[in-house]
Order: sequence, then C-alpha cells, then structure tokens
Amino acid sequence: MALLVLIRHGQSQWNLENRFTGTVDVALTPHGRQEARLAGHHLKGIRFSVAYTSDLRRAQESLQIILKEIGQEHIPVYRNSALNERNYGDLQGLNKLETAEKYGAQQVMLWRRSFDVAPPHGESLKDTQQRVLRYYHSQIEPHLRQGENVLVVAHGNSLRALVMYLDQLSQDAISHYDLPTATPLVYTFDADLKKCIAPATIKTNDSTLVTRPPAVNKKLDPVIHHKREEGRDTKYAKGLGKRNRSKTN
Ligand SMILES: O=C(O)[C@@H](CO)OP(=O)(O)O
Repeated sequence: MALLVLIRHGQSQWNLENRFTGTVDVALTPHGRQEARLAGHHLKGIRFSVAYTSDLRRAQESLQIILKEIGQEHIPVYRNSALNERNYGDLQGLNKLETAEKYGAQQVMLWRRSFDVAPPHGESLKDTQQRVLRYYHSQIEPHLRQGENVLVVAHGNSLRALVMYLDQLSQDAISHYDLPTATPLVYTFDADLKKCIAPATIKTNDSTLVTRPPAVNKKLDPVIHHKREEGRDTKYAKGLGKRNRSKTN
C-alpha cells in the first residue's frame, strides 16, 4: 500500500489580504508557518520516499517546515511549475471582495470555481488540470506504483484539479469543493492504482488520519455524501483534531 498525502500551503500574505494570488510569488504569514508546523505534527510517523512542490515559495516553505517537523529533510524534493497555482491572469493582485463588487458576485464565482471558464488572460481549472495531471502521471504515479509514500505540497486550485481526478468528482461537485490551508488529505493506493481500497485509518504518532480510496463510488457525490455523513461541512480532511476552515478566501 502506498500513501499519497496532498497539502495546500499555509496561509500566505495575500490569503490574509483576500487578494487573488495565482502565480504571484507571495510569502507565508507567521500564521501560515504555524499551520505548516501543525500539519507536519499530524504526519509524524509516516515515512515519505519523495516530496513534490511547485516553484512558488509559499508551497516550498510550507514543505520545508513540514519536512523539518517530521525529521525527513533528507528526502528528495522536486519543484516544478506544473504544480503551481492556477494563473489568475488579470485578477492577480486584486481584492476578491472589491472584484465581486465591480463585476458581480456571480461572475467572480464563475472565474473562481467553474471548471472551464478562465479569468481574463488566465487559466481555467481545466487548463490547470491538464498540466497537473501530465506531471502527476509521469512523475508521481510511478512512485505510488512501487509502494512508496509521496508528499505533495501545492496550491488550492492545482490540488483541487488533482482531487477532482482522484475522486472522479463531477464539474458541479468540484465547484463546491475548497481545500483548507495546511490540512493533509491522505489517499491509499494498491500497486495497480486502480483497485479501491476500503477507507482505513492511519495511525501517526499523534493523530488518526482518515484515508480514502483513490476512486469513490461514482454514483455518490462524495462531497454531499460526506456532508450528510458528518452533518457539517468538513469535506474530506478529517480526524486532525481541529476544525477545518473550508471558507474560501
Ligand atoms: O488567489 C488564489 O490564487 C486562490 C487561492 O488562494 O484563490 P481562490 O480560492 O479564489 O481560487
């Protein structure tokens, strides 16, 4: 069995300021560093063979903090722009609330959460998914096939694109799915990456991480399924001993 752990970076300065960030290379806030330390704390006890991140410093720094926390700074780390945040084009740097006031909340939600509507001069989630999956299939999957545990620290939308593929989410389901910062998502795979492994729990030193199969029952909308199951909007990241912040900012 191989584990794939996906983590969005900790809070960045522009997350804090509620600005569209995209490919702008913004630093973590002190709170974001603390979030990354906590994420690492929850992963203690899992041994990773390799880690992947984007070429943006908020993801790289989060990864370094996590690796330090788990005492695995020695593992190979690959940085690649294929895992970068979605390019938000002309929206980058703008305040999200002011942009909604100017263009209308509905238009801004289309730019932010639809699958194939790109913001002006930017990438849609579909565009982002194409580059992320090319990289995932060619670089990351081979490790999983060999039973190696892989850690990926990247961004809200580059990881949403990957989650959409791994969980076979519909375009509608992914439009309601937000990744909280610095909260591990754990997937389990068998050697052929196809067979669903029943959800299980992984005991780390300090936490119980709930893992999910790489593909869920297609008939279920997993977001709704989990909402129903848990009675609150925690989506997928569970068992970490803290409330998930699934608000969009
Ligand atoms: O600004 C961004 O780059 C992203 C992630 O913070 O924002 P959104 O959640 O609106 O896609």
